[in-house]
Amino acid sequence: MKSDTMLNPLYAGLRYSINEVVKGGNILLVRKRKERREKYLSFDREVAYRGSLPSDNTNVLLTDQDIIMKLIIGIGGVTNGGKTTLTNKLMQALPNCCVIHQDDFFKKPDQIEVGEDGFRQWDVITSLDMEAMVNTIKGWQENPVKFARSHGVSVTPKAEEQEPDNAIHILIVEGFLLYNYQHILDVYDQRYYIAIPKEECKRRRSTRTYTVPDPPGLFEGHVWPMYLKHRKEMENNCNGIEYLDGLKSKEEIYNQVYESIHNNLLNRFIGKISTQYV
Ligand SMILES: Nc1ncnc2c1ncn2[C@@H]1O[C@H](COP(=O)(O)OP(=O)(O)OP(=O)(O)O)[C@@H](O)[C@H]1O
Ligand SMILES: NC(=O)c1ccc[n+]([C@@H]2O[C@H](CO)[C@@H](O)[C@H]2O)c1
Repeated sequence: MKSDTMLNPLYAGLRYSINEVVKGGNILLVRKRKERREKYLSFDREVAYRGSLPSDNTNVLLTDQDIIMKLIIGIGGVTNGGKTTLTNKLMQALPNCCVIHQDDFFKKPDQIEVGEDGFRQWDVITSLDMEAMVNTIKGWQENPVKFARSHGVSVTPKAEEQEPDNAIHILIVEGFLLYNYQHILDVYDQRYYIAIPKEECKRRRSTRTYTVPDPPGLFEGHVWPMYLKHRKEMENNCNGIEYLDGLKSKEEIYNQVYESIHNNLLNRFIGKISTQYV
């Protein structure tokens, strides 16, 4: 096997004609020659196949059972950093991609504590029903296909099971306090964090209306101080975060993350193979 060989897990589910086979243990590396649609750009049409070797060197059908990967991506960051914008773009590009928004787990306004400063304390972890959020993530982990269907995400229909989209299931978890909840730090395969400076954050936030609108002074008195506190905690307790500059254009941020997800998938996949390729 060439060391620079590219493996694309997104291409499982296709029927591959073999023109190069490398055998090792029960691993077969298959290179597909024929061009297919360019949905996932810039990767060689190569996949790895785990299973019994075919008797002839003509066709191998890769199925979900051969290669199934689940990937959980965290898109964290400061309020109005651009998390939802990025998430929506990724959702359109990634196969079988579901999303969980942390904001959907805010407790009801009358359950949000009022602090000594007189503000409702929205920007703390106890304002969220994190247990419910964790259970929702677990629901996806147990059965991503069922989860996708029940959340209105289209999964490749039975008739098209030979399409690549079946091979991989991706969950994006998006929110402002993702990496401050110890119980689920490990759940993320990739952790992104978007940050923007205070003045830009204040400007963007002033254009927004939440279900409960910000009272005067909330940003300076509560939102920003809590952001600084949580960010420090996160930096002390959570490793492996990829920081994103939220001042870059939407397109630039998207391209950076998309590429990074793809690279991660490739590395994980190659890792999986090489551990068995002895
Ligand atoms: N890269 C960017 N450059 C300039 N403006 C952006 C960028 N990304 C997002 N915005 C704008 O900033 C605002 C907030 O974006 P978005 O809703 O995606 O942020 P968010 O992090 O999900 O916010 P929150 O979680 O606080 O609701 C929107 O008006 C959006 O159009
Ligand atoms: N979504 C809501 O119900 C809500 C209500 C009040 C305030 N917020 C703000 O949302 C941000 C996270 O996205 C936090 O900064 C909250 O202040 C949300």
